[in-house]
Amino acid sequence: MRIGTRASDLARTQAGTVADALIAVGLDCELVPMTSDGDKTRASLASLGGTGVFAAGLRTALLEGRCDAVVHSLKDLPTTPHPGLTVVAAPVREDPRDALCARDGLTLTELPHGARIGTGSPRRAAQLRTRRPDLDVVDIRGNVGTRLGFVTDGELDAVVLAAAGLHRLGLDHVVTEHLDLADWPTAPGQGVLAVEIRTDTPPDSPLRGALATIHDDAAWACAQAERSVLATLEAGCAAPVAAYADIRQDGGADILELHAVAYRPGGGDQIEHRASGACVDGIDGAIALGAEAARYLLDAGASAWIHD
Ligand SMILES: NCc1[nH]cc(CCC(=O)O)c1CC(=O)O
Repeated sequence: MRIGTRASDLARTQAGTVADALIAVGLDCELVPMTSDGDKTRASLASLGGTGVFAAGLRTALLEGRCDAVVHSLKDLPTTPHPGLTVVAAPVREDPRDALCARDGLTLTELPHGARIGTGSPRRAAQLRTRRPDLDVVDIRGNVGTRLGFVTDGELDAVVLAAAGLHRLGLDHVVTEHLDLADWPTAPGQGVLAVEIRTDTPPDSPLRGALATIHDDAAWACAQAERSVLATLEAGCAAPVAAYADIRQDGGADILELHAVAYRPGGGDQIEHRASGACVDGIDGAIALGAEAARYLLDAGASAWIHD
């Protein structure tokens, strides 16, 4: 089996983890790196919109039979299903938090007035402008190494990145603060990998069988609730929206707790909603919870921040 991946270090590492897990359950597979338009362009993430620019090239390769499965970061994957393709597996979730990587070991509160902090994400920019309106938020692009380079070469005082990506790359030591999910929720699907295959892959194929064994129901249910927020908002991965779900045990029952927040892009205001429900009915319940949270955000006036 050929596992397609974007060519960046992070994408290859992530796809490598999935390939290793599949090999461990007896599947014969190899990685096939491909270049996506999202990796080639230097345009800002906000200007690209939530169009799935990172996923598009991989999906074409999959549909054309140049590979048999592709590995995505779920947070970069549009919520609209792609004709002919199915997302079938999500391994156990990696750390979903955002991580501050600052010079001199500084935390967000310790950064001096006017410090320059880089992010390409409208959500992170809005969160930063709310928490520290005095900071200079700089729009940056590039892979993890490039972004960290802005701090080491002194051009920026800090950047905010996903802890998951840093951890997968063995870069935990560059993190100067893990931002607490309770007041810094992250992107829908952050830290979750998704494996996509062609829908016509036979149900009894070794590929589907191996993928079923590496699937994590909890990661999947949480990610579905979070992505349902985005889908109901009709927002893309570049919207200033956070959604984080977790599963809590309550007397033998699994309770899914969802926190969804829409941010005013310039900072200073946010609308949030917390919803929880038993997930006995599997992902349908999770999806309903996400839709409920999104409708709350829309009723409270979040639309103007998301769709402008
Ligand atoms: N948009 C880029 C992207 N897509 C997935 C990750 C990290 C891994 C993950 O969130 O699962 C990153 C980098 C980042 O946000 O720092």
